[in-house]
Amino acid sequence: AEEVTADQVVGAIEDVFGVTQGQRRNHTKGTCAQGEFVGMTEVSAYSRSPLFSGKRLPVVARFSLAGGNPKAPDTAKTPRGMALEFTLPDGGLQHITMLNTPMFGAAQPSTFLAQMIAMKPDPATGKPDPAKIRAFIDSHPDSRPQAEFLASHNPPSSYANSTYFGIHTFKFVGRDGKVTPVRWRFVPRDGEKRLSDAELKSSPPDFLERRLIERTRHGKVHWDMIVTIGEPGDPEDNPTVSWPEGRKEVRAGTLTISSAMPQHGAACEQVNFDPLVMAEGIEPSNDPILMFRSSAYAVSFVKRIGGL
Ligand code: HEM
Repeated sequence: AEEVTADQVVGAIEDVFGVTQGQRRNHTKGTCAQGEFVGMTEVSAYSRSPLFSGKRLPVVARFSLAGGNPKAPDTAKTPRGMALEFTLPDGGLQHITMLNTPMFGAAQPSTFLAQMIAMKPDPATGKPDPAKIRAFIDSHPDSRPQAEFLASHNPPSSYANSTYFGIHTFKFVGRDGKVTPVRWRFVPRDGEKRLSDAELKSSPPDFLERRLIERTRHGKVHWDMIVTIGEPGDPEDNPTVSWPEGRKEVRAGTLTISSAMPQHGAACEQVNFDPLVMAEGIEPSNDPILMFRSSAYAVSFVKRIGGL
């Protein structure tokens, strides 16, 4: 794969969506939330992370729409995000930053960069050139599984009615040092619900934030953290490829969201949900996208915190 820098990629995102000063360059539209997580002590057999101590851990959360458009319509057939920051018993932090698609649209940062370059609006029309998008898809087969998933699944009717996937492979490290490849997802106890085709046409541009705030006022919202245990040969460094069916799954804990609020001035606003912020007992895989994200988030974070 060609060498791609975080500055290049964040610059290309800005070329597509423009810059909203002081805001995230990607997933710009979003909503803050607060809650807690209780991990299952049984998972300690796989990971010595304090996430699975069984203690109640405070969580700062952010729900979002992919892309750098702060006014993206909530009906857009783009990914939704759920970002979590857990405060561990020793004060350490664990981040988990997920999307509502089982796979990502790039196996290498170069694919993500090529997509942004293809999406850049043509100065003559103010719109992306369909021929460039077509050429990108034809030359980057790794972009197709996620694009096909997004095309064939309507967006959720509420942030509370979506599953969110970790997508990357991570390594659980046990007390004895034993390493287990895992993937995880957070499954909503409210059930999965998607907009109907009619709702897709009739819904206003903004409903996700309001619905989440209203839902938390009616009571706590729960997700089960489900961990899939990898088997030898399962792809560990390619976030565009799902694991085969039939893998062992373990319920690893419960996330509870108890309140939600607009992001301005709330706790999640200033958090950089860098997915490589990890505690003892959970380690990254060699997934080149996972490795790259950390530097891209840092570039975006430094800009927005500096008011740029
Ligand atoms: C080459 C790949 C990727 C690039 C370049 C990228 C870039 C970014 C950037 C620049 C931000 C804003 C960071 C900030 O200012 O705090 C962001 C946010 C986000 N990304 Fe990515 N990303 C990539 C892949 C992924 C993947 C694979 C996932 C999920 C598994 C993901 C999920 C999210 C979420 C949920 C947010 C919003 C976090 C928040 O609420 O603060 N991204 N991404």
